Amino acid sequence: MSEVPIVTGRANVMVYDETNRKWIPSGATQGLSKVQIYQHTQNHTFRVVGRKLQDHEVVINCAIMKGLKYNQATPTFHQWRDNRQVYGLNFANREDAEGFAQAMLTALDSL
Ligand SMILES: CCOC(=O)[C@@H]1C[C@@H](CC)[C@@H]2C=C[C@H]3CCN(C(=O)[C@@H]4CC[C@H]5C=C[C@]6(CCCN6C(=O)[C@H](Cc6ccccc6Cl)NC(C)=O)C(=O)N54)[C@@H]3C(=O)N12
Repeated sequence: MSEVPIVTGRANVMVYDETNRKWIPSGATQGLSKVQIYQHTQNHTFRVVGRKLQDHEVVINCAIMKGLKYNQATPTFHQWRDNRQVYGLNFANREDAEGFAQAMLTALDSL
């Protein structure tokens, strides 16, 4: 099994619309997604994958790059940027947010 999930949570996955300066849902519709961090066991890389609970649409699939700054803006809204866009996870609850952040920081520490 080359990729294993190291954390699972529930969040509204958002991306920041720089033009209109507002957060918009990533994917076709607003709604909760299952968000996971996958660890690739062979090449020791990590990525965030999110799938809508309702129709399994993939709404986020982004590599976790060394040096990524993971900003816990509020206890349930965390965000980070890559060279293309800014991602926001609006977690369903604090426990999911805390669990995800811990796994993210552990992954970042290991890169
Ligand atoms: C009715 C009110 O609606 C809300 O509550 C909306 C809808 C809520 C659900 C989706 C969501 C929830 C919570 C709050 C929390 C605050 N917040 C914002 O957006 C703040 C406010 C100002 C605004 C300005 C910029 C913006 C957007 C783009 C990125 N960024 C930065 O500051 C980045 C951050 C960063 C820091 C370090 C590392 C990485 C990164 Cl990414 N800095 C830089 C240096 O890159 C940002 O985060 N901003 C959210 C918000 O308003 N909302």
